[in-house]
Amino acid sequence: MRETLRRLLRQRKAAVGGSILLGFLVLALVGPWLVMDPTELVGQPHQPPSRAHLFGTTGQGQDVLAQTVVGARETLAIGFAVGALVTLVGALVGITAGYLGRRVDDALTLTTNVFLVIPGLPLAIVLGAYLPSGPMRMVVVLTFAGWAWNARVFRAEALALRGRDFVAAAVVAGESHARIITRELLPNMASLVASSFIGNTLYAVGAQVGLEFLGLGDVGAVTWGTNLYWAGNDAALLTRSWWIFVPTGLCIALVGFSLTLLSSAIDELTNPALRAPPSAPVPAKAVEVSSEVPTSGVLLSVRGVSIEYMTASGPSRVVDQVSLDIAPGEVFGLAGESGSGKSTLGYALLRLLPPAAAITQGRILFDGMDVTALSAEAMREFRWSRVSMVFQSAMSALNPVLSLGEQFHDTLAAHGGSSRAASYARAREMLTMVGLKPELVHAWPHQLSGGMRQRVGIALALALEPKLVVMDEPTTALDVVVQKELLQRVVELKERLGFAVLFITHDLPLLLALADRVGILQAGKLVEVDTAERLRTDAKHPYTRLLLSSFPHLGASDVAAPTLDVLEHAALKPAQAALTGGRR
Ligand SMILES: Nc1ncnc2c1ncn2[C@@H]1O[C@H](COP(=O)(O)OP(=O)(O)OP(=O)(O)O)[C@@H](O)[C@H]1O
Repeated sequence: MRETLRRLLRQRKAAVGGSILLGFLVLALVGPWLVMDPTELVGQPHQPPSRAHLFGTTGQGQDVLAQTVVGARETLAIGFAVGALVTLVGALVGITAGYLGRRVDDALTLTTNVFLVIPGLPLAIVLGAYLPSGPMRMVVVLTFAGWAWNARVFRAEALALRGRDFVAAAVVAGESHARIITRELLPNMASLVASSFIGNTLYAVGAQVGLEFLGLGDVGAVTWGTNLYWAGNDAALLTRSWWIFVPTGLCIALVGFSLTLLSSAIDELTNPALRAPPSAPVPAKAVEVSSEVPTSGVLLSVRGVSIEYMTASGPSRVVDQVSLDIAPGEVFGLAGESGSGKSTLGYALLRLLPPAAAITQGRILFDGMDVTALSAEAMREFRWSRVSMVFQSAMSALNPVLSLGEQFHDTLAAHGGSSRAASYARAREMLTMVGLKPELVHAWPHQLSGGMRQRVGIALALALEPKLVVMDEPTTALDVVVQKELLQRVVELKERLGFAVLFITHDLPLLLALADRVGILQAGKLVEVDTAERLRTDAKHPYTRLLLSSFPHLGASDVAAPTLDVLEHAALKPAQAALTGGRR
């Protein structure tokens, strides 16, 4: 917590926003004792700024400086009180609904939705008419009109957290619902609570000023909203007495600005991906590659590609002058330990690198086409129809709110506007091809097992008949039996459809069984490329030998050729080793 606060203070946005807000809080606390009575008639009406009245006088002759300073107290007090209450009520209702689900969720969600469809302003006016005048009326009215949105947000977050293992562990440990909500869920929503509080305070200040400006507040009180109300009533605009409303207007704008900065700083602090990289790496300059580029028999040619991430401590090269070729129909395996740059290279082939990264050197040629030089539109057309990808996480690669058929339709429609009926027919065909029932076209991702989802991922990747499929650890999250079935299916489909595969994994034995050729990536450098056959028996580079020796179950004689039997062998060996305690 202390570290989070320290990091927040170090953030420029938080520092500026926090300083402005702190300044206003100090002003609201001590200011009223330092200025004259804001209601007293101390000068002529409509007097411009002078030495006696630094901000001039109002249309009735009161001191504008005193009104601005004193107005800060009630405005900010109501703003923070409503911000806290709206956050509290929204969080309690939303988390309870999301966590308990079923009837409680139905009832609370219905109530929330009813509040959401009632327009806020008429609700506030009606409520205001029945409640006794004073600051509490504004607090009650604004809390009543504003909690529902917040409940929505917290419910969504609770639904996402409810399925996580630590909540299941708390349930198994026998913790009560109240304790799970307050001890397990709420602390995990700390950043949401903080940013909601700031956002709600901003809403409260704005709504309060708006209502008071319309005369719906307590016009006898001195607040920023009533200052503007009286400025309007006293014809400040008509008489061009700008000094009556500009100071209050500026204060409201500055408080809004500071709260927005703080909210944005909290977002960036809790989600580092939102932070802008120090500056984007310089993209690749044109390099002469023609002499190196093989002219025939090559589908993909990666020539001297380097990729850098821009980090706070400067550029970090994670792929270093890699060159490799993949032939049509070939299975090329890319192996290397975690962090060696395999995925980064795979994503670069589809130009899917994050903004902080860039190809700083080299060229990627596909079927003679320079992928690094394609326009954004050409790249959109190129992806999936020429090179597609099967992603690592079977669980999150599919859109949870679209049925499988719709996901196929989205992909097919984006490349040539296939009709829904044609897309669904193609989806059925592809699902059958990967060994799933065609009726699953109407299923949702959550109704499938991990292995089934990954099969759908493969079916989607093949839907447009690409010539190359990048498979980034597609079997990592699956058990060995499912893994084996899936890889067998990939090999069968490859034989049938003739696409090439770039298979990325850290599981070298698996690659040796599956791939025609294998490249070994060590700290971003391709240290060895050879046929799986030769690597199995005659690896040259010490790092390759180290990788091989780190899989004790794979001896040179274990595997003879990359057949389906061998695949089964490679996939099932770790399970056997685990069952027998590693004994052979
Ligand atoms: N956004 C980023 N900013 C800075 N460095 C990054 C970023 N993303 C990845 N990296 C670094 O790039 C390097 C390569 O990462 P990459 O994900 O390509 O490795 P990998 O070999 O695919 O690993 P794994 O098998 O664990 O997925 C790592 O050292 C990683 O820390």
